[in-house]
Amino acid sequence: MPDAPEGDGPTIGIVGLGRLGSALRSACRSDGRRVTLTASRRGGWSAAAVPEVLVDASGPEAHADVLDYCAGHRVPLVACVSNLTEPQWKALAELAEVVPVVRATNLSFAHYLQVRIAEFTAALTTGRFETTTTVRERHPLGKAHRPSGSALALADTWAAASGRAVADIADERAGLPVSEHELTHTWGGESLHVRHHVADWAVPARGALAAADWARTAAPGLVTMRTVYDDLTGRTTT
Ligand SMILES: NC(=O)C1=CN([C@@H]2O[C@H](COP(=O)(O)OP(=O)(O)OC[C@H]3O[C@@H](n4cnc5c(N)ncnc54)[C@H](O)[C@@H]3O)[C@@H](O)[C@H]2O)C=CC1
Ligand SMILES: O=C(O)C1=N[C@H](C(=O)O)C[C@H](O)C1
Repeated sequence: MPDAPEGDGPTIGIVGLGRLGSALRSACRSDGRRVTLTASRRGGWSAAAVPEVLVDASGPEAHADVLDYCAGHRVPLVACVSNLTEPQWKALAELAEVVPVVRATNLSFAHYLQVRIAEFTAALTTGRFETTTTVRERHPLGKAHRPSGSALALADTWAAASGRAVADIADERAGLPVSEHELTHTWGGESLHVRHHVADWAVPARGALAAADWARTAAPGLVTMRTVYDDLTGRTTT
């Protein structure tokens, strides 16, 4: 059932009460934020009131219901599910014509920094300094898909910034929550590792709340977490 304590910030709806959705609900509780809607596979949809922002932390199966709800109630969406199909990504872009949509490939601030560092590295490693670059991701056993959405996004970032594809994407399933993503740049006798490790589900949960705050006052349109963190850090670089 939804919780409804008093608090600041937009009221939140959470679709999917697994690892991310539960961590988000805990973060809302500790911040005194009102969760006015929850949806789970077993419990269905349950709403005390229409939330000001909906966070989708479920799976591709819920996508059509999520889009219908946001379009029908004009509710902004923070879309966290990372393994949608191409038609589903397209439908998300269509929803963004009527409400704000944050496509959150990775919610954490250090992922934003890792992407920016990759772009900086690509700009400097040209000519005789050209690198061989690889991506490695690690998640615990039980993650629904591989490679992770973040690993694919890092590979895309590198290709766009350097003009060269990454040489490999390694996906490992082992160890503790939550995630590791590493870019390795290799020259003749040296290599540079840029590794991002998230050790607590509270990290993406806090990122989802930052995205929800951003989306509440935004105009319709599709943005990524880059726009959210650019705004929060006072940058306008995209
Ligand atoms: N953007 C980011 O930074 C992050 C994104 N994720 C992504 O979020 C998604 C969820 O991740 P986890 O919480 O680890 O997965 P999980 O498997 O622990 O939780 C997903 C939940 O969604 C529920 N669900 C599935 N279909 C549903 C439906 N039709 N209606 C309502 N609930 C439904 C499942 O029962 C499950 O409880 C994944 O795609 C993951 O990659 C996860 C962590 C961070
Ligand atoms: O399932 C996860 O855990 C995560 N999923 C996202 C992804 O696929 O990139 C973000 C982060 O890696 C955690």
